[in-house]
Amino acid sequence: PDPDPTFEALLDSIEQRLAIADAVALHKWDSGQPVQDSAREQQVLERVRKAASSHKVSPQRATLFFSDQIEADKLRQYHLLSQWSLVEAAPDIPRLDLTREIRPQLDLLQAQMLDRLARFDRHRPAHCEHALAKAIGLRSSDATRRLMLIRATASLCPRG
Ligand SMILES: C=C(O[C@@H]1C=C(C(=O)O)C=C[C@H]1O)C(=O)O
Repeated sequence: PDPDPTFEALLDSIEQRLAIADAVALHKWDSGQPVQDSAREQQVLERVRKAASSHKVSPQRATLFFSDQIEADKLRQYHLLSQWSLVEAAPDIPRLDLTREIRPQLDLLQAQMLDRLARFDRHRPAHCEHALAKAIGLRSSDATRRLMLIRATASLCPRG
């Protein structure tokens, strides 16, 4: 079956955001900085809450969706740091600075994600959970990659 286009745009930007977690994890590996940064999370969620209505998403919906993005992001960072600890080395690739380079990239993605969330909500498929599980399964056979997507979409479909 063809991938459901309603999910594809949103899943694409979710994966774009998760890809940035690799650079975050590298910065944290080098600096010894913890994965969890609650002050930064509050800042991200506050920006999202303020921006939500201009993207036609309720502030509540937007902050819940972004707290899922943050949780998935941390899951990915913990996963990478554990892999690097196992071999006592991180990939030898150019580093980006967290505050000056990486966080601005995350902030830029925010508007696109809110637009895609709004669009998703207007075209939400019937049997949302089932369609989502199928979309995630089609996207990847890698269990870890699927797990990140599952966590990042935990509140996407209405429950009950
Ligand atoms: C991405 C980071 O790591 C964690 C995840 C965050 C996010 O996904 O926005 C924010 C703060 C951290 O708890 C970061 O420190 O910037």
